[in-house]
Amino acid sequence: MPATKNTDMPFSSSLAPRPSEAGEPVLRVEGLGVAIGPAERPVTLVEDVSLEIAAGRTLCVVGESGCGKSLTSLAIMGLLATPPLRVASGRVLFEGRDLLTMEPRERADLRGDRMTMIFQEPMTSLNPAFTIGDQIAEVVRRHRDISAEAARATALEMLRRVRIPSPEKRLDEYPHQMSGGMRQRVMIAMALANGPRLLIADEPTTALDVTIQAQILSLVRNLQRETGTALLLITHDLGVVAEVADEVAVMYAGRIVERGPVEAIFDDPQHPYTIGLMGSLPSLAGDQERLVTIPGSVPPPERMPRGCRFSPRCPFAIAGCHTAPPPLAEITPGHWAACIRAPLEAFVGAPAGEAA
Ligand SMILES: Nc1ncnc2c1ncn2[C@@H]1O[C@H](COP(=O)(O)OP(=O)(O)OP(=O)(O)O)[C@@H](O)[C@H]1O
Repeated sequence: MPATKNTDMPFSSSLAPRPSEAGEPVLRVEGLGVAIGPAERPVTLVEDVSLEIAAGRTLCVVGESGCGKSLTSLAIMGLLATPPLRVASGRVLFEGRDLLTMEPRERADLRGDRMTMIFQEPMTSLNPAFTIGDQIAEVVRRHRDISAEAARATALEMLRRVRIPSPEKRLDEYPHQMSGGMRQRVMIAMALANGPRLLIADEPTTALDVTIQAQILSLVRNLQRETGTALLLITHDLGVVAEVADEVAVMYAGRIVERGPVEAIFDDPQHPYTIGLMGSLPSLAGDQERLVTIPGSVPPPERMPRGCRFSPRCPFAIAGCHTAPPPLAEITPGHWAACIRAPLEAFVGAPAGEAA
């Protein structure tokens, strides 16, 4: 239980949009690193990740399986399975305060209240032994000093907000009595019940069929816009990204390789990996060649190349790409790419090594 409970009424009053505090992004991550193994011989799984999300905005983190999306989000939430995983470097500023140096108890109080997370499989977060109504009410009462009756009223209001049919009846049902899509709606209801400033959603719709996916995403998006919550959405689905993102961060082998507004990432990708992900890698001869997959595979964390991690798979790699990791450089305002050959227009059509 928190030392001091919030006395705000939940949902109905706390969901009103709040102004962003002094223009600070809700979340700012600086140089985050996650490692495993002994301190003298660590294996780095996530390296130098920096990102930020403002109130009411959606940042999609995208990349192939194993690129570090989940570890990044778990590190932000303070939910890394420790040991053996640990945050090795960086700062995670939530509303301007560093979560990594905060008292663990204070950070735990923020979770489920000011910052919340939803996962792909709701049954990992829902307790099969309690009714839906009791579980939502419990989340509210853990953080707010209100009566059981008021918490139940909030639970009912939340079920309505996430468009669960017959919400009065559903309040007294157990998770196993619901479909996967309905359970995911319940998870969203729990995650938003206290009016969080930050919601992290890790592949929240991957396990659902396509029609339900679209409904859930539009529900999250609408609620998030309405409440001014910052949303960090992890996905490998570029269709989802195009639909909901304001900004996009592309991860490859534990690092962010490109970051920027969604239009820039789709219309003018600047990292060869992003271009490959988009399925339209310009061939060295200059013609547009549709690629279904990027040749080669992601290097294992213990055998990362010394230079750019994508260089062994990159058709544009030159000698300099193999010597040191390229820093993220701003190509156009707000659009960053970690490629020494960017901007790519300069050499598309030219053989590797002949670009300006
Ligand atoms: N508990 C762990 N112990 C050791 N290595 C781990 C652990 N969790 C993740 N990793 C490794 O860290 C790297 C990043 O994993 P992560 O789960 O963050 O990737 P991801 O991009 O979220 O993948 P997916 O889309 O499949 O969930 C991978 O190489 C993975 O094998």
